[in-house]
This record gives sequence, C-alpha cells and structure tokens, in this order.
Amino acid sequence: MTAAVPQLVVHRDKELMAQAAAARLITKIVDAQSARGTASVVLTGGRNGNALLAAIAASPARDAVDWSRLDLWWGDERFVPSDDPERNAVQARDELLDAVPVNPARVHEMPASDGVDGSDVEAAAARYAEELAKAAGPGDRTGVPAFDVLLLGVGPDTHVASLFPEHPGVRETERTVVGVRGAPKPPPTRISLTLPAIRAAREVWLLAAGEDKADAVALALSGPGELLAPASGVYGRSRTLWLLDRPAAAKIPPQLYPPASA
Ligand SMILES: O=C1O[C@H](COP(=O)(O)O)[C@@H](O)[C@H](O)[C@H]1O
Repeated sequence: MTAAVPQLVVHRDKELMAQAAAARLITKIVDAQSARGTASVVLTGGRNGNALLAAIAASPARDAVDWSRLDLWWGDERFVPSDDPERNAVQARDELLDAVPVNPARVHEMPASDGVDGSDVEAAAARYAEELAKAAGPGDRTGVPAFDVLLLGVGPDTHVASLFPEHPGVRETERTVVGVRGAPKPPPTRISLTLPAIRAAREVWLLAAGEDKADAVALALSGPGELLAPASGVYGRSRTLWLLDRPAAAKIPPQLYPPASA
C-alpha cells in the first residue's frame, strides 16, 4: 500500500473519534520528540479539529507531551481581526493552547486582518510562506518543514483547509500559501496552505464526523480528483489517514474499502 492510498479508521461516534484521535496524536508527538527532539503539527479549524483539541485538553496523557518542544502551524485561517472568535487560532487557544505550556515562539499563527499587512490577504499569505520557508530544513524542497502530522477537517463540500472545489487555490502548484477571496463558506477571505505544502507532511490525517459529511467522504474517496473534491487530492509522504465516525462513513461504497471497524 502506498502512502497516497488512504487508510480508514471508523469510530462509533464523534465523541469516541475525537478521544481516539487525541490519543493517537499525543502518541505521535511523544514519539517524534523521542526520535528527533521536537515535533511539528499543523492544526485545522472546524468542528472536528476543535473537538480533537478539546479531547487532548481533557486527557491526562497530555502531560506526556513536552509542549515547549512542539511547533504548531495552521492549515488555514479566516482572515479576520486577531481577536475575532471566528479565527481558527482563537478557537484553538480556547480549546487547548491556553491550558498547556506551549512556547509562544513556536506557535505559528497565520496573520490576521489587523496585522502588519492590513487587509492585503496576498501579502499576509506570502508572509506566512516566508515563515514556513525559514523553518524548512535543507532537505525540505517544497519550502515547508516536514510536518509530523497535518490535520485537515473535511467540509460538507469536500473542502480541506481553505481549498474549495473548483476555486483558484486548489489549482496552485507553485506557492505554499495562498490568499483566498470569495470562499463559498463564510468568512469569504481566508489564508490557506496549498496542496504542495500539504503533501510535504509526513502524515496527513483527515477528520470527518456526522451525517452531513457522509456525501463528501463518499465522493472524495471515490477519487474524482482534487478540482472537484479537494479532500481527494491530499496525502502524506508516509501516511494518509481518514478518521471518521459511523455516520460520516455511512455512504462509502463497500467495494472501495473494508467494512467499518468499531
Ligand atoms: O472553515 C473551515 O471549515 C473546515 C471544516 O469545518 P467543519 O466545521 O465542517 O468540520 C475546516 O477544516 C477549516 O479549517 C475551516 O477553516
């Protein structure tokens, strides 16, 4: 099985899915820190990403992580003022980051609309691309670090990060970060990692829970291509993992993948 071939794990419900994903991520971070001294994770916004962070906050095992040696990045951000509750970073702080001893210098939030670039979302995206490039090692040819885990919530329209079906961002092949205007999901102005940046991660984990994700999951896994279904175009260098609950997995054609596990 190649890394681009998705592995599916289906949990009973969204609560169990968040708890199991939290346990999996804690273990992955601890293992990376043991092997390389540090770990890097790309966070996602959305309901499932936030539920995962809340589950980590509630887990006693969170103390096994050396939070001071963890780099945190974001896969996308809503381009709104820095204290706006719609920001993925504000939600991540509320769910987890304010409760653990992260090193602020290693928490790489995407720029906000009241930052140095003002409302120029392209300049803000280029600034984040530069920050990523500085953190990339000599062997990281894409211009981003080799993230240990990159998390992506799957939207009901199959969007991941802020790459929406048939939108310009999903066609980007050169830049690692793009400004997004006119997103079909509010707010319309966003910043997103691109497919080349996402595919540089060691592991990509896609999260989808709930009945409203069932059509998106079934479509993406049937391989329609990234333009039509951005979630079908993401994979990690060593692993691509879909973490689902039963309602989200309900419409996956049985011939595509083995029956759901508990
Ligand atoms: O707007 C966004 O939505 C997606 C998915 O969110 P969900 O609530 O439908 O799970 C998320 O992945 C992305 O980071 C976020 O900006």
